[in-house]
Amino acid sequence: MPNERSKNVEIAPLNGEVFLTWEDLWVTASSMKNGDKAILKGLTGYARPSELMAIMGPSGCGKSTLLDTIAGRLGSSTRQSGEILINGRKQTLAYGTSAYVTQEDTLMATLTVEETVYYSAELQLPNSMPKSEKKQIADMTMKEMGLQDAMETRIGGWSGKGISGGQKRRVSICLEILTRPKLLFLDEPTSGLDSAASYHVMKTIASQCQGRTIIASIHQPSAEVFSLFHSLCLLSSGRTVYFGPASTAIEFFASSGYPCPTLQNPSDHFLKTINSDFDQDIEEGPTSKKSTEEVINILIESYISSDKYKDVQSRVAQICKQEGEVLEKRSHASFTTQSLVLTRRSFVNMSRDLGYYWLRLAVYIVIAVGLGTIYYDVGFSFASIQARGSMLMFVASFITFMAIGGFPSFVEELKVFQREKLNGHYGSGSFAIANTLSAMPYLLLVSFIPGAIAYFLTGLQRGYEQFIFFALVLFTCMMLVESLMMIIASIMPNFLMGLITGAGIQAIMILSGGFFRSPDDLPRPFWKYPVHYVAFHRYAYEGLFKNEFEGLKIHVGHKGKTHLMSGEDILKNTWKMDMDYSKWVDLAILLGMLVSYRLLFLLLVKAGEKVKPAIRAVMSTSPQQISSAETPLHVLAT
Ligand SMILES: Nc1ncnc2c1ncn2[C@@H]1O[C@H](COP(=O)(O)OP(=O)(O)OP(=O)(O)O)[C@@H](O)[C@H]1O
Repeated sequence: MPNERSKNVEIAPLNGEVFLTWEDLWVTASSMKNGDKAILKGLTGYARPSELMAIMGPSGCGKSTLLDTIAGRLGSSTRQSGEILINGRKQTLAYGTSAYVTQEDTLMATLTVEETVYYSAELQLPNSMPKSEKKQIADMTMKEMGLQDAMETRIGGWSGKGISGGQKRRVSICLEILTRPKLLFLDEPTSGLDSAASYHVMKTIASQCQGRTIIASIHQPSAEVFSLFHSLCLLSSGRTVYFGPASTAIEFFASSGYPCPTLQNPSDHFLKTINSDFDQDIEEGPTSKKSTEEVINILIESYISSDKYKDVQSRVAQICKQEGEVLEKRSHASFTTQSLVLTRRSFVNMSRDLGYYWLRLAVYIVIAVGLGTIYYDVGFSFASIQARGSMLMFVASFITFMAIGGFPSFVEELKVFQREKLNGHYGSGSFAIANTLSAMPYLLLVSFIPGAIAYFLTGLQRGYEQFIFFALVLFTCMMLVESLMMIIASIMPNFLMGLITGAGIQAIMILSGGFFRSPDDLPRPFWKYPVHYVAFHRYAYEGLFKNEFEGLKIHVGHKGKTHLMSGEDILKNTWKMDMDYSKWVDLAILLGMLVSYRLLFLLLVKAGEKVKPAIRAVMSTSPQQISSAETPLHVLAT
């Protein structure tokens, strides 16, 4: 039984066990319009190994905020104060030291349930474990979560229907319990599940409690689910109504004057009594009635003056005195294994997501046929100089510009990466490598097939070297656009804002690339220095133009006579190209830019990991500063 076990829990952590304490925790959100608003108001509590703690309360009472705060994931739009200690020490929790199942299911829509869990097992479980054992663990966990019948169904999402919402919830939980983490946070693990499924899921979670600290926020548990909880933290408008063993909560309500009616589910009674959203008077006998707000205040006062509150405080003080173990990151697969598994997973995802590359390939083929027919067999006349220039400019600007079309699919993949990275499944390095490697075959297809159609129909220089150079520039430019969009996505993951920003940046680079205004005529501050040199379009135009015009002879007719004009003269005099270096230097610069763009993405993601906790530390204010925003708890109690 939960209670008997919780009585025996030791104060000192053993073998990586985790004690979590929070004391006088305040969280405030500030907005220009409404000023400061306290979300959590002076909460104190603790979570111990071998216990399943439930955070309950009406919608909007601060359950998710409390979970995020103690898990070290609070957003930078809020300020926090108070002390959160792990094993009596100040330690950072995020990035790999615990697992967190978020309220939102962020999964790869194109994969089946089985693939999702297998890939995750390969990513998370250590290399020393045989593959068969990893598969066995994955199969067992799926079975525990009741997913055996949905194993071959795709997750589904915005691109098509797949498993149900409740099944998605179970897959999300499944992925986080694969490694049996010592500290597990679950935000609404049972939302979207029917009562039987809720019970089975919570029972599986509770059965893994031994030696583990599990904290779950939960909306409306059934009586059976409620009986699985060892301890309960009941909140109302960010204040503690009750904290202590789940089994004595009924007693507490009864002693405070609000006994649970016979045959009523205790959690229903608690939530009904403290939900002030639909304020109604609560019957207190044949004559008297009290508003919900008054009842909540009575319960809070009753809790603060109870032995339970003193017990919580003394237990927190006791745990804090122990300078226990420092949390270690979980051991997982090696960097190489993770990069390979992620490459495979990303490749499969790209092959199944029509919007990622296939649609682009089809559209590019149509455009290539269009280009090829408009500039069909361009010839060697004087007019062909302009035609060749325009055709190459279109390829280097607009065909590459369209590479932003895969951005929504990339943002979906990035969301999965952010969840997995935050839970410590793998690092940003393996993701950057995997994304680069898995995209390459598709981008080679997308640049070589439509490239060949446009190139040969137009009748550009007939040499394999020239065609391969042309396709390689196209390929590198598309990878550059994808890298640019990755950088943008790491700063603003909202895909509409990202698309607009990406399009704007590219428009500026195209403008200053040297075609629409020759390099010599570009205004010096800004457009020539630095934009012209930073824009990758400059090197793409230069490379493609040199590739096409070097060695070319144009037939110029003048007064009935024809003479030949060399491509080199056209490059120098008409296109104002810098002829001091070869086209291969341009390609090398483009490749260098590609590497630096990818490194910049990595740097930004890594910086985010360091900056976010730092911002949180700066945003943490002293309790005195925040408490002025709301009446403190002890004032309410007196
Ligand atoms: N960053 C924020 N800025 C402003 N208000 C916020 C912020 N985060 C949370 N809140 C507010 O704080 C309150 C608590 O939010 P929280 O998501 O923690 O509630 P909850 O109990 O988990 O709700 P639910 O059960 O409906 O998910 C809500 O009123 C919410 O609007």
